[in-house]
Amino acid sequence: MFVPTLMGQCTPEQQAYWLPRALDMQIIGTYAQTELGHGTFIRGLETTATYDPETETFVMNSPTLTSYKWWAGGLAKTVNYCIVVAQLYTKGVCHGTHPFIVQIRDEETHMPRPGVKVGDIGPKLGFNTADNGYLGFDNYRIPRDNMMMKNAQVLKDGTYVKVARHGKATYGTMVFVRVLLVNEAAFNLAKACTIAVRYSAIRRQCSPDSEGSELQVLDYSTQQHKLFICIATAHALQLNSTWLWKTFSDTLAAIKQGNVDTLPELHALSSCLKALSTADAASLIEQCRHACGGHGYMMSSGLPYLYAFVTATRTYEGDYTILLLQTARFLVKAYEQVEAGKPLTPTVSYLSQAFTGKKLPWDSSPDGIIRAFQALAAGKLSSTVKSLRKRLESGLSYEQAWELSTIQLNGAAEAHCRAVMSQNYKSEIERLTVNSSPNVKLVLQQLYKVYLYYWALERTGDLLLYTSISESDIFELQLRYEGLLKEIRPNAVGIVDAFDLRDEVLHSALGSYDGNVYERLMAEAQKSPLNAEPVNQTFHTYLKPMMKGKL
Ligand SMILES: CCCCCCCCCC/C=C\CCCC(=O)SCCNC(=O)CCNC(=O)[C@H](O)C(C)(C)COP(=O)(O)OP(=O)(O)OC[C@H]1O[C@@H](n2cnc3c(N)ncnc32)[C@H](O)[C@@H]1OP(=O)(O)O
Ligand SMILES: Cc1cc2nc3c(=O)[nH]c(=O)nc-3n(C[C@H](O)[C@H](O)[C@H](O)COP(=O)(O)OP(=O)(O)OC[C@H]3O[C@@H](n4cnc5c(N)ncnc54)[C@H](O)[C@@H]3O)c2cc1C
Repeated sequence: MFVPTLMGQCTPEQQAYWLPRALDMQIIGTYAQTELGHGTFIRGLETTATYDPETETFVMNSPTLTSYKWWAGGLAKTVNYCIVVAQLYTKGVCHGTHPFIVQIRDEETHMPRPGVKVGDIGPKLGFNTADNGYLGFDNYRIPRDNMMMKNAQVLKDGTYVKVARHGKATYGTMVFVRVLLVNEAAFNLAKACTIAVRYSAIRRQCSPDSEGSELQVLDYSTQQHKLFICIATAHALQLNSTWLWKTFSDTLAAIKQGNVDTLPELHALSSCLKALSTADAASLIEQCRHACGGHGYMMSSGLPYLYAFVTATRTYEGDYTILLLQTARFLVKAYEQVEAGKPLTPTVSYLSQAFTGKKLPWDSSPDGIIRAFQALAAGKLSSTVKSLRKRLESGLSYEQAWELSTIQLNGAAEAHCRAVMSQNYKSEIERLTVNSSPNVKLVLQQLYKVYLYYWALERTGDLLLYTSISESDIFELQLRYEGLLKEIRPNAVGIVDAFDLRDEVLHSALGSYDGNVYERLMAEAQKSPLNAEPVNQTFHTYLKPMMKGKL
């Protein structure tokens, strides 16, 4: 986050100075925004940067315990520089949060600079090889030039000048990293399903008839149900990430030309796609662990590490709920635009035909299911707006009515995101397979259908509300889904091999290409320090005295 922020928030002159130093690793930096007391509510941050025109410096302070920076990766012991997000004061006026480049350690001795209090925040669920840190300031001065001045400036005399065309331009790094995290979610889920599918082809358990040999667990329908949605989701996320990256690049190019019109849509999309992709990846990685039984619980399976790493992505760079609520703000505005007969931006254009007041006729083709997901998103949005308005009519303020409606708002944003993801999944497959062999097309289509059927069956309650789907349609869809799993089964190992992840990347006794699961599990077990000696010291210190009644 350090380098992208230098790229996104510095003037060209500042970039010319800081970027080569950062890229050559002459300095090492991190992004310190979150504080002990506030992470989500950026406007509530308490660290202050007060401009002093006499010395042309900013005075950095941490006025309270809760104002201490908390969480930044590498902050505790590794970095010597930080991007610090602080409330900017000049001429006695607070202008809100702004980013500053702050040297926290001496470049030669690595000692913390006087006025800087820095340390490690302690062990976490995962990420324990990263020294996430805390940071406080006591009247610590930095040069005026260290304010990142692309979007706002403080002149030598203390005059504040706003440069950016969009009020949230300083949040740009977060949008960028949210876009990247969709790809990160896809990559880590691909790792988990490679491990679990390969292992399930090796693992044999139970014999359906008393005569026969034990089945590979991958042959069980329930195992296929657990795992094939993981493969399909890894594909869906990867393809959505490609699409989102293009949307991001187009918006960035437009912003460079002075046009910020597409930023709200990008923010709404990057928010919900980050939220859903990280949440789906985390829960499906856990599902991969379930699919590997007891051995999945071993650290040597690689799955606990993957889970701990990915579940954090649901929280950092904007918590799941918070980001969905950002998308919901955009959706409610889109609803109002439909009412006013105004044109809609591309990803919400489906709403213009959606509010007919009638249930969408059910159509079980893939395109029909995507339309059903859109109808479901539109239906949920419409009910949410009704609730919101009813609460407003009862005399509540907009903020109160909004707060009481947030469960429904989250549901609408989730449904919208699922519809967008399904649509992108379809169009990206079509785009990418124009010249592919029929077999490749077939396999990709099968996985795409698994994704659609799986989510349709997960949302039957909503489909009954917003489409004309009947009990027999649901029954038929269930059978088609189960049939599809059997069609995919013969290719399952080949499909995960196609992720092309080397053993060194998977780092798993269960998922290695050679399939020598049991040999590798035993070899990993031998590395336990408890196996270094036949009798452990604890026997002499505790167990023996206890057994002899001397403890
Ligand atoms: C390089 C990465 C590679 C891949 C990764 C590999 C693994 C790497 C490991 C890295 C490990 C950890 C990194 C983690 C880093 C961090 O976590 S840094 C801290 C991140 N913090 C957050 O994300 C905080 C979340 N909070 C927010 O984003 C905002 O505060 C929030 C959106 C919640 C609200 O902001 P407010 O200022 O309060 O704004 P509002 O009043 O709600 O909204 C006003 C309008 O502004 C619009 N808005 C908000 N944000 C943006 C934005 N980013 N862009 C554009 N517009 C935005 C909002 O929609 C409102 O619009 P409206 O009024 O409705 O029109
Ligand atoms: C591994 C890891 C690495 C990180 N790295 C960095 C880093 O490098 N730099 C950095 O600056 N930060 C970093 N963070 C911090 C991270 O960005 C924040 O933890 C995250 O943004 C969530 O904010 P919070 O912790 O304040 O949660 P909170 O906002 O306190 O959330 C707690 C709960 O309250 C709910 N909630 C909060 N506000 C609302 C609301 N308005 N409406 C409804 N519900 C609400 C949330 O949904 C959540 O359920 C990291 C975090 C982790 C876990």
